[in-house]
Amino acid sequence: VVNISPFHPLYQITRPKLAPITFLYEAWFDLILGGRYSLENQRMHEIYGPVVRIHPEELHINDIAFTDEIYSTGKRRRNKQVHLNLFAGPITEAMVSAVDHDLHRLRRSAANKFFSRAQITKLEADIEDLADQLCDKLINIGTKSEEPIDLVTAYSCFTSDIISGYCFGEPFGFIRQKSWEPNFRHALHSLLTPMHVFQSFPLLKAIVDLMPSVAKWLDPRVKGLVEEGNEKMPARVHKARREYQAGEAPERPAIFILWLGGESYSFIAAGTETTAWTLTVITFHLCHNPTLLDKLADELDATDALTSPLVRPRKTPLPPRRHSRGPPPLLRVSQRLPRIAPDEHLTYRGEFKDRELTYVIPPGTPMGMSSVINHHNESVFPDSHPFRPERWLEADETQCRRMETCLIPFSKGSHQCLGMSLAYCSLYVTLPVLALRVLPRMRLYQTTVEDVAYDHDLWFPIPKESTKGVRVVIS
Ligand code: HEM
Repeated sequence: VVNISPFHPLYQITRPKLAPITFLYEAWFDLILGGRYSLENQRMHEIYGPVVRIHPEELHINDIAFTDEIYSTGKRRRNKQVHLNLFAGPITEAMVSAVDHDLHRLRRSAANKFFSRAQITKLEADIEDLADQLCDKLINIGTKSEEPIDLVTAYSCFTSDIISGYCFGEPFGFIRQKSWEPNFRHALHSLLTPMHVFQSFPLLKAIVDLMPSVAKWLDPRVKGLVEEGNEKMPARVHKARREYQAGEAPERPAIFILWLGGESYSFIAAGTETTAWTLTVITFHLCHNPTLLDKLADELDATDALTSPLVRPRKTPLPPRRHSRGPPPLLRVSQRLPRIAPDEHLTYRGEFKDRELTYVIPPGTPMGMSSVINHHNESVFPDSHPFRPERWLEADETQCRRMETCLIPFSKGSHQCLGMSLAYCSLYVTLPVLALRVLPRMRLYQTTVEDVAYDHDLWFPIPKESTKGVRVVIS
């Protein structure tokens, strides 16, 4: 009754009947139906307009003009929402788990300089080297065996090696090892699985803290990750520190030699699956649409693989500050990402069905957007579902600016992805090498567009349950 009484600070805001009364409405879609609240949020926007109260305390917004108000930078403080802070175990000590704006700034300021564009440019040679090793391994394994290769697993070995090499001074060696196992991705998924349970029953997060003591009874893949987070990573950090103190500093200092903390786990988790899935989806579409691959190969040939507008020039692997002429990273975190303005009233002005809307959003209200909704905004990205990187080449400056405002794959503002430049660098360096060396020999194996299409959320966008992955054979 309190939640829908006229005295509730969000009473004036359009709402469906049930969602503002009880958290159970969200739980029905996320916990029972399995990560489907984003789709329900999209349906609500179609009925109720650009600002909707999606549960008792939270608003969801579907108006790109309001993006910078939600995800602001500078002196305007933005907290995260406790309800969707679903991380447990060692990651709770990381910047991504910091709810309070000032605590987040403190944690992030220690890491910022390691992920600046200038710093990431220095990694280009290492990434090129790993990309070549990845291609060699794909061709070797692919041509020697009839077994299809699971592409995300292969790419995740590659991205784990990039980020671990940068964090600890030496890569985990997942690419150098003979097969694609062991790796991080299966275990990461197993740990994400209880996410919607934690969303509804946050006290259960304590179970993850018990995991080290019950590790020996766990699924071996989860056990591996638990051991990694609680034993091996701290050990690597200590080793790096010892070597540094003994004067055995490598040429380019690794992050955790200079800066120690609970972040290592979150960096590996954040840097592995995200870029790997983006590479997988691009690869899928290039194999699925050979005309596109031919076009890309022609451009790479014509420019000596250095200046294709579809993939960034390898000599300058990072995009310009406005990435107006390259394909954007695809949807990789589909979960809505709410922010709270703790000290400001925000005024929303918009319209819906010829009606002017003005809402004053009180301080302390969680309000968020979802990339799964933004990136399929048909007024900004007409015919948004097909993979058409050309839309960025065909658009004029005004349209490009509109598309960029709507894009939130890395989120925006003070909590924007720390590894954005590293992700871009990895993609721009790796795609031309793959497109020239491996993709002409690669064929999809029992894989259709449904295997890469968004079906539901598990923090990341997950395809339909029955998928066997994106599988390829290489001749
Ligand atoms: C295509 C690749 C990637 C995508 C789409 C992506 C997306 C995102 C998004 C949406 C967030 C915001 C999460 C939130 O608000 O809670 C985020 C945060 C973060 N990402 Fe990425 N990411 C990518 C690659 C990477 C890589 C390679 C790293 C390597 C270190 C990384 C490290 C981080 C970290 C540390 C944060 C937390 C930042 C903070 O809380 O201030 N990400 N990422």
